Amino acid sequence: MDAPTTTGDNCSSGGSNGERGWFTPPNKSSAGPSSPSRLRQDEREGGAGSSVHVDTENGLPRRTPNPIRPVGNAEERIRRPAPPEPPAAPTPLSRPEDDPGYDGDRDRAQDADNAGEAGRSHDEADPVDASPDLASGTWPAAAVHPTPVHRTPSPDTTGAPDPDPRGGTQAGPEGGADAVPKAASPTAVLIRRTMAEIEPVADKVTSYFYALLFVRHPDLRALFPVAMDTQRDRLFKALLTAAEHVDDADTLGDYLSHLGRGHRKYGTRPEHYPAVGECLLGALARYAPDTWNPDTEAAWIQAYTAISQIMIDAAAVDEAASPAWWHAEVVSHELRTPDIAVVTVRPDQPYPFLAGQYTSLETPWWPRVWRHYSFASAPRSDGLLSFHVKAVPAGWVSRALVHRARPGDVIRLGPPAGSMTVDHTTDNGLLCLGGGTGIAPIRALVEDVAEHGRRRLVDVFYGARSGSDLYDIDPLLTLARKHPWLSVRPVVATGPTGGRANSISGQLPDAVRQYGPWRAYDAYLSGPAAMVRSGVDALVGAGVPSNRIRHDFIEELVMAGD
Ligand SMILES: NC(=O)C1=CN([C@@H]2O[C@H](COP(=O)(O)OP(=O)(O)OC[C@H]3O[C@@H](n4cnc5c(N)ncnc54)[C@H](O)[C@@H]3O)[C@@H](O)[C@H]2O)C=CC1
Repeated sequence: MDAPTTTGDNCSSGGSNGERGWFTPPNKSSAGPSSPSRLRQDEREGGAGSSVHVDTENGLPRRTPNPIRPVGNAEERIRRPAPPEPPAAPTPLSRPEDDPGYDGDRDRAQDADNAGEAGRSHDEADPVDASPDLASGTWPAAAVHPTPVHRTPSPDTTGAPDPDPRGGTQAGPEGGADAVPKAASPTAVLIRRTMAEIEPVADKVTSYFYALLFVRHPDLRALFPVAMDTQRDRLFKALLTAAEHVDDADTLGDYLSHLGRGHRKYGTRPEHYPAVGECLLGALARYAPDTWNPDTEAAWIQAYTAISQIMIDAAAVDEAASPAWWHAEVVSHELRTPDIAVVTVRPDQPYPFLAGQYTSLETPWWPRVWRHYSFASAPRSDGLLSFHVKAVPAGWVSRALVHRARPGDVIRLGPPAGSMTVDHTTDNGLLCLGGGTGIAPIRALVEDVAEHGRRRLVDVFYGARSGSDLYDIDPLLTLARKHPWLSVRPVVATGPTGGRANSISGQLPDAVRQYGPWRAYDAYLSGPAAMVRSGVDALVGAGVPSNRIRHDFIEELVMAGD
């Protein structure tokens, strides 16, 4: 399977061969039936559905096909003089003067520290979802849930970098010890060669890409945050993902569909994709001179056409069923520690989600800067949503939420995402490792099990650096006293444990090794990337099948999250 296969049924073949030509998505109907929420969305956006036409054959909303302009061919490019140096960054990389915690260097250092980090990092340091480009959002759902720990090496002939921070332990659905390596498609080989060539100059590629984009399409600048610091790396990381999965249509489809849906909240429209594709190819052509040729260009066009088509279609389908974003009013703000707050909000309309999922969140103080947070409770009858937020150094959103937000403030929420959810078709026990604010989705999972009323064991290991960091232990212990199937063990890394029953000194993974056996359990991990990594290792060592270990993708593990 390869990218052309992905696009084969749906898209033009790219290059000059396809009847539709460059990047031209097919005239494909998509989207579900109209719904009240759809009407609300149209009203709110002043007729946002104007780009969606009704298919007279089936009555479904349909996107107008959206041709992408060509960027020229390689022969012409060879004749052309080299493109000029990137224009002076038109992006106002302005320091947010009114953020007392902002420190660009620390911000980058924090990102680097979290890089390749655990699951999806939801706190500020997790730059997973900040603005429109291919890199924001979450990783392929199929690669997230379940999360295989071992991957059969792909027949990579290019030396293309592996996007998995664990050095190749993240796998898509085809991963696993028994998987048979498949030969890479010609398209995949060409794309990975390009990726390998640009990897050492990734910074320059991304800078040049955004410079091209904002110079050629200044109207798109407004879709991005004022400060692009955490935005810059995302494109390259997304490219790695796409390249990695170019031969895996299912995984790529899940990933890109999610991205397409998630991009609605940025105001991304179908006509933006050609602009991005054009500038992407411009940047690749400039910085991959050794591998760039007509075949390579055709491969990228083909892949990008498929990518954009999947995202456009997914957005169109989603538009028929769901708002692009929700407004939500802060109804309570509880400071649990000097830097951790539990923030509870009331969405302006129903917000369906599953325990274990997360969302993206934008505050009024940092427009277009989105951060990910897990829902800290299972869906509630009153419709309220809670988040656990830790103010991290240089964390614009997290600091605002902890130190500035108050009841009455209105934030925006993106759609729910993530597949670290409970499988209610099995009676397997749940082994849950939550570190720091990573306990938030674990708490939601516990509530979910309690509400379903099935008798299954749930063992929670709640890790913190010190006893005073166990900010959510009391509600969990209250639940444990109420439900005999639930066991909660605080694990404190340093210092006194606080004298609570079942307390353990040490690191979470070590604590888990002391108990068990866990073979009949599904495992869930949430917390700092390093904790998730070592936790996965501990669980595999303890005999938990890798396909029963779940955590949000370790994007932050090298990248970050939605
Ligand atoms: N707020 C939310 O909704 C969610 C947050 N997260 C992520 O969880 C993390 C929480 O950060 P903090 O609260 O600052 O946690 P923290 O840094 O205080 O650590 C929490 C626990 O992880 C352990 N740990 C840290 N590094 C470790 C390592 N290398 N090996 C083994 N154990 C290690 C600590 O000992 C402690 O038990 C963030 O990365 C956040 O993005 C994850 C899911 C949801």
